[in-house]
Amino acid sequence: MLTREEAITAAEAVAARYSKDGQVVIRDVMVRDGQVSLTAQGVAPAAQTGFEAALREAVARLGAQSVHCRFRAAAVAGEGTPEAKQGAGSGAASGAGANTAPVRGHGAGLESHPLLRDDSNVQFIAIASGKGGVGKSTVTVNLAVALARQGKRVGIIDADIYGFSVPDMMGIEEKPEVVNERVIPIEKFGVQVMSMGFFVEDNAPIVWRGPMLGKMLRNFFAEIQWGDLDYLLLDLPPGTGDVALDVHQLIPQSKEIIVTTPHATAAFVAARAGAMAIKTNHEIVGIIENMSYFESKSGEKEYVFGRGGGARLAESLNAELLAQIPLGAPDNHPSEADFSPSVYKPDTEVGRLYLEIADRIITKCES
Ligand SMILES: Nc1ncnc2c1ncn2[C@@H]1O[C@H](COP(=O)(O)OP(=O)(O)OP(=O)(O)O)[C@@H](O)[C@H]1O
Repeated sequence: MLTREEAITAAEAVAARYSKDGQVVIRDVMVRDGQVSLTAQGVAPAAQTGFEAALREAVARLGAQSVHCRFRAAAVAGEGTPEAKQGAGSGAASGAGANTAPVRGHGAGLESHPLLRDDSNVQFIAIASGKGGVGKSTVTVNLAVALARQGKRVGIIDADIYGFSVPDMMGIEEKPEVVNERVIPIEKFGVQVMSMGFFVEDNAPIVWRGPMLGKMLRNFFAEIQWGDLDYLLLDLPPGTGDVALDVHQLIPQSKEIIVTTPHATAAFVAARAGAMAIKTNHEIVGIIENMSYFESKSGEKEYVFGRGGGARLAESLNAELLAQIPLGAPDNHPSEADFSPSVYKPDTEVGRLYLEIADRIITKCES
């Protein structure tokens, strides 16, 4: 099985061939299930195709099945130093320089997109988790709706492209329209929604290759006719994979919320997603502990999945525990107008909790 160290050695050997005086730097190397993902900094645009081919050949010889290479501009002050190089594989981005260098690779050319350019006032918040199934999508959807209920203009990018569930959770059945070759997001509960799920027939499974992932995120900006937005929430896939790195490359200013359950193991795994946010310089707005307890009709709380995971995670990441959401599905019925399986009504206990979280986020992001 290919190790990260072997991938780094192979990639650095290729970098050396393309480097006159050490200007090509390899970083953010990740290896998972035979798939390699990395960032190459300082490869001249004309040489990128050849570089990628050489890299693919080098890691294939070691048994890698695919390689996803992001290109970034040459190192600016402080980057590309031996210390920065040691960050290869750790996802380390080096401070402000990482945010100001022009975006390359899948993000190239999007710097002037109205949502992404420097003078855009849109607040980007990526919702991340260590494990799947902890309620990340449920939290994304309800937070977006709560922000809209507080008067904000909100969008969701369902970037959980392996397990997109946002349209289903919000009860969206229609497909988006295309006007002048641009896709119009579906609006529900005052939230503009875009998801890969809109483009899949009959819920067919999708097999993505690394290079397609980055393009996907790019297309969520380049091909979509977003309306005016104050907040754009991104529902990330669980874990710390390619999409999280692509978000960093495309939206370095993005903030993050980490979702966990109270179980110690879930919180431990979630800490990795938190560490990734810190390494990529994404401010952690806070932690949301989901499925925290079950409240019986008599008002007694049962801590079904244990206690304290969210608080411990918040402490270890030096972040705020924004809320503890109890177990229980919304009491919505398919016969209701505007039915959705997962959006809590504003006058329910959990609906109110989400409104409070939205208030907290508005204060944190706008003050
Ligand atoms: N507080 C809760 N109480 C009860 N069920 C919940 C709660 N939060 C989420 N769920 C349910 O748990 C399941 C997983 O939730 P969700 O899809 O939001 O998780 P996820 O972390 O986004 O998962 P994945 O990463 O696999 O997409 C769903 O069936 C959802 O309805």
